[in-house]
Amino acid sequence: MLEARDITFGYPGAKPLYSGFSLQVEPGERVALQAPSGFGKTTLCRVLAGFERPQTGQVLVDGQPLPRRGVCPVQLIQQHPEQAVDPRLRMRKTLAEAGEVPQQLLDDLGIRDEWLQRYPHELSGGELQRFCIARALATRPRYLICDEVSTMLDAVTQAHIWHVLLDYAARENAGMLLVSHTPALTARIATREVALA
Ligand SMILES: Nc1ncnc2c1ncn2[C@@H]1O[C@H](COP(=O)(O)OP(=O)(O)OP(=O)(O)O)[C@@H](O)[C@H]1O
Repeated sequence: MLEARDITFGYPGAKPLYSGFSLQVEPGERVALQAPSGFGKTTLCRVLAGFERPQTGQVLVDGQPLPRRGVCPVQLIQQHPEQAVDPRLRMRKTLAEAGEVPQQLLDDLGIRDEWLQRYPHELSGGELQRFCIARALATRPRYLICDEVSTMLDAVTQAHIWHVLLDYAARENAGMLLVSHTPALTARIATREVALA
């Protein structure tokens, strides 16, 4: 189980976004996180994936804190893929951050061979997001945090990406926390909804 236990987090100089917030995600669950804009959904996603440290409380997987080094069992896929990659690296190297990436995964995501030689700015947002998803899934995470992963994409790309993510979660019995501003998408995907505020 992925657990946020009694989390308090505030950015320096600002009042806490939440104090003593707790959340649990079981394997195979798909939990939608709901809150108005600016209430800290993206921040919580970053806390859950170990990108930010809470001032109090803990993020636990099966009762254990997230590992300080090595592969994190909780992988975050962000809204803006260009912020998640090193602009100086060709995509082949960015993918290699996950170790060996199965060709089948690249095929499933529709990643073309010729894209591997490109830099992030030479790809569309949808193409770049596919790489970020490939990199995340190649580490075989137990939990996926999907923060508005398809907001900027056209309907066909959106459907394609969600198909791959849901297929992975079903196959691996992975848990998922998702943030989406599209109620129809949330209704189709989430097995449960949780209010942040
Ligand atoms: N790095 C940062 N430093 C300081 N303040 C930040 C930082 N990132 C976000 N904030 C502030 O923290 C608050 C929560 O931001 P966050 O992006 O987590 O909200 P959100 O619920 O995901 O919003 P939205 O639905 O609009 O995407 C906002 O007021 C934002 O301005």
